[in-house]
Amino acid sequence: MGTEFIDLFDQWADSYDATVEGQNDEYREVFRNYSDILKSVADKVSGKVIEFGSGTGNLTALLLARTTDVTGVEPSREMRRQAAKKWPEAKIVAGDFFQFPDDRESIDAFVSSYAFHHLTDDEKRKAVQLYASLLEKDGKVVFADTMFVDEHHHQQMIRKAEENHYVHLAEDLQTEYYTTIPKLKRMFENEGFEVNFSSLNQYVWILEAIKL
Ligand SMILES: C[S@@+](CC[C@H](N)C(=O)[O-])C[C@H]1O[C@@H](n2cnc3c(N)ncnc32)[C@H](O)[C@@H]1O
Repeated sequence: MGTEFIDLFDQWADSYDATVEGQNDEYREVFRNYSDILKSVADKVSGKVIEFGSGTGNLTALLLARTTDVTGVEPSREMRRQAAKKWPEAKIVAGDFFQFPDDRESIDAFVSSYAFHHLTDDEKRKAVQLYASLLEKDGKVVFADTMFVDEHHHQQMIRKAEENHYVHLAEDLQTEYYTTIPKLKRMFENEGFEVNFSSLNQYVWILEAIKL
């Protein structure tokens, strides 16, 4: 479920780190404060952590500096290969937001950066239900991703990308499953989480949900 973008990431894996470093004009704002964004996610969790869409392992490495029990879950073989080259000590397995190692030990947190928008809103809702069923009280979900204040804001950002002739970004904003903060808030609250959002650049927010 939600793995229709894998070919794209297999092709992007080699140059992905150059993009997050701001070398691609179109995506410069999306990745502004990238290191601080990942650090904010890592700082919010401890214990046994599952990271979805770990990509080239940049968040994985920050998590490993805080806790030894981190499993990266990544569907793209090329992304896993890049991550293994950079961080041979990291445990990164094939899987996705729904298929991940569940060894029955309690999980303290699910995290991800720049990845949850690969699920449709229906899939997001199902994923939140799954995490709610696996977390104990005070367990966390911490996701950094592009999200919009409302649908009008989403449309405004598409128009802005088009005006700047950012063809790829404009297409990306229209074809991937970016959602709004009120929808995400409802998804998490309906499953018994308290949820807060903080803005890190014009696109990316951190969602921090705590199981009540
Ligand atoms: C934009 S990259 C982000 C990589 C890394 N988390 C970061 O912050 O740099 C998105 C990642 O999500 C992965 N991905 C795509 N669909 C996914 C899915 N359904 N489940 C888990 N990961 C997925 C991609 O393969 C890719 O590695």
